[in-house]
Amino acid sequence: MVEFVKDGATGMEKVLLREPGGAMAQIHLYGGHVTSWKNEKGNELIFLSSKAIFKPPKAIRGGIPVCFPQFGGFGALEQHGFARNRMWSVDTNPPAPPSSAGTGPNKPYIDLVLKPAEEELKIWPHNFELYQRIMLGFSGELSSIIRVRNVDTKPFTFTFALHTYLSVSDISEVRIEGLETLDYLDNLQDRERFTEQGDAITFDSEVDRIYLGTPAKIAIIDHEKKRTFVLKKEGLPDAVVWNPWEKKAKVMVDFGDDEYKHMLCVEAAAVEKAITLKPGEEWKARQEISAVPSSYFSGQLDPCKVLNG
Ligand SMILES: O=P(O)(O)OC[C@H]1O[C@@H](O)[C@H](O)[C@@H](O)[C@@H]1O
Repeated sequence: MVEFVKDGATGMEKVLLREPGGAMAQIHLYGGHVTSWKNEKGNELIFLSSKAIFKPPKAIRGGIPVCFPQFGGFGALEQHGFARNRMWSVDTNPPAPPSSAGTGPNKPYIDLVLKPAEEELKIWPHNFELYQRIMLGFSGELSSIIRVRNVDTKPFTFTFALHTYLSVSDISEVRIEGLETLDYLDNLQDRERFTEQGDAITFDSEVDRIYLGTPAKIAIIDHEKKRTFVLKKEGLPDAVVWNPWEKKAKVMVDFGDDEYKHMLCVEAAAVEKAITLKPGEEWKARQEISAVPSSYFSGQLDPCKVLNG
């Protein structure tokens, strides 16, 4: 159910979680990074670029990178912080999981931890502990439970995101529900603030937005696949929506020219209001993604079923 393997091609250490119903997840210790998530039929649900580079200091392109202690390029650190390009450890003695963690005998999970070494303390001089429990549920749903602890003598402040790359059939056939009418910061316009006007979000060009104060549940509907991803989150008020589209795809060395058609990043995040922890304090967050068949009503998707079901 939980297997430790070495990747033949890259030599990197991976953990495989297998749920009795057939769902599986693959996690690289490099980045504490989910790199595959398959449903019970063996269909891949997560996008991983065919050009992903599995070599430090590059973060793996695709999967679920962990952005910590800085989201994006707004701050003194490298883009998206350093957690995504550090080697995490398997945590054999994790802190007691939050009661909502919902572990059970048939729910495979792995506990990972990242603690700073000298190299990290040089660039971010704060003693932290970053814990991640990655778990598969009975219906193949994928959860990440995050904890950050301040084990320093001074407060520190950070931003955070789970940078999930979803696999989609064709980006122009996808829409997001749950973000309508919300304010967002547009990364393509110096983070200027706008209000979303449309009914649901669809895609026909590059998008890079930080939606603010988002609901606990967001639906990503793939019309062609008749599949809906339901992303549930706690402690992560913002949601970043990103697709590089054609032009930017061409300049990314670790991304195929046409791959933008088959991915969409929806990133549960805490960006607008940074989190400050005093010594001894802990911050918790959680994300759960499930993939369910889309339900149709009079030829339309029934958002009530998706968002309230
Ligand atoms: O290329 P990176 O560092 O993985 O970042 C990818 C994208 O990540 C998104 O979260 C950002 O909003 C984008 O601005 C960025 O381009």
